[in-house]
Amino acid sequence: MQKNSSSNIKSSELRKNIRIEVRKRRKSLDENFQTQAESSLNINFFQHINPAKNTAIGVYLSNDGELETNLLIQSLWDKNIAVFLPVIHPFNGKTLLFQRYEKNSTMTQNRYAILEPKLNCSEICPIDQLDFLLMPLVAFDEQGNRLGMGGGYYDRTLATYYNQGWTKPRLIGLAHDCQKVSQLPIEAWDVPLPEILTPTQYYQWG
Ligand SMILES: Nc1nc2c(c(=O)[nH]1)N(C=O)[C@@H](CNc1ccc(C(=O)N[C@@H](CCC(=O)O)C(=O)O)cc1)CN2
Ligand SMILES: Nc1ncnc2c1ncn2[C@@H]1O[C@H](COP(=O)(O)OP(=O)(O)OP(=O)(O)O)[C@@H](O)[C@H]1O
Repeated sequence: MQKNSSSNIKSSELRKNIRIEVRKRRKSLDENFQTQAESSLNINFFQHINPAKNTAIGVYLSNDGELETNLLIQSLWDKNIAVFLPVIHPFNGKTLLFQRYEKNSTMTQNRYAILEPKLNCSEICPIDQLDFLLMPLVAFDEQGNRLGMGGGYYDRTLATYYNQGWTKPRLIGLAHDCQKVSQLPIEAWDVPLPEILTPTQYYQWG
């Protein structure tokens, strides 16, 4: 008990420090670097993932220095791939819904000032009907463990992923190369990423 609780304190402290450090790192990337990274991601995505037409993909709108996804979203639209964005659940406030995002979608700011489509239940896609889910992250390690912003949104939303034996969506983390750390302290609820794409690398585990 003693040992367990003290190692948990250590783990959460470490996670907090890694979050602060890596968020600082990605936020300090300048505009030119971000533009180049966004363009490289677009090329790397179609080289390694290349989804078929008529597939459905969950993406995110960048925030806090995250790898920009605007160009990728444009390319997906051009290929008639349906794009969905995370919307914080209006009732429980703890999980994510994925709602269709089109050029003319009405947007609204969530509690973190991130744009999300204005809730329209008829445009929500059940998560296990998405073919791909491109996930934001703060840090990842050499085993594909993921550390997020600390809200637990993706972890809670995907909690049923393994125990219900879902085969979809394919989970792919998106990050700058500088967000890689050698080893993350993991928690029981963390959902590891089988694939991670950066502007220059494609990692695949398992
Ligand atoms: N682009 C993007 N969208 C996303 C996520 C994400 O990580 N990236 N999320 C992934 O889960 C969800 C939102 N989660 C978030 C959690 C914390 C903060 C954040 O900025 N926290 C502030 C404190 C804010 C406050 O409570 O006042 C901070 O830590 O500085 C942002 C988003 C859904 N949408
Ligand atoms: N499956 C779950 N069920 C209940 N609570 C959870 C679950 N997953 C995460 N949480 C809670 O969410 C909090 C934040 O978790 P964590 O620090 O792993 O978030 P994160 O992965 O960084 O964030 P996000 O997934 O939003 O990017 C934790 O304190 C944990 O208690």
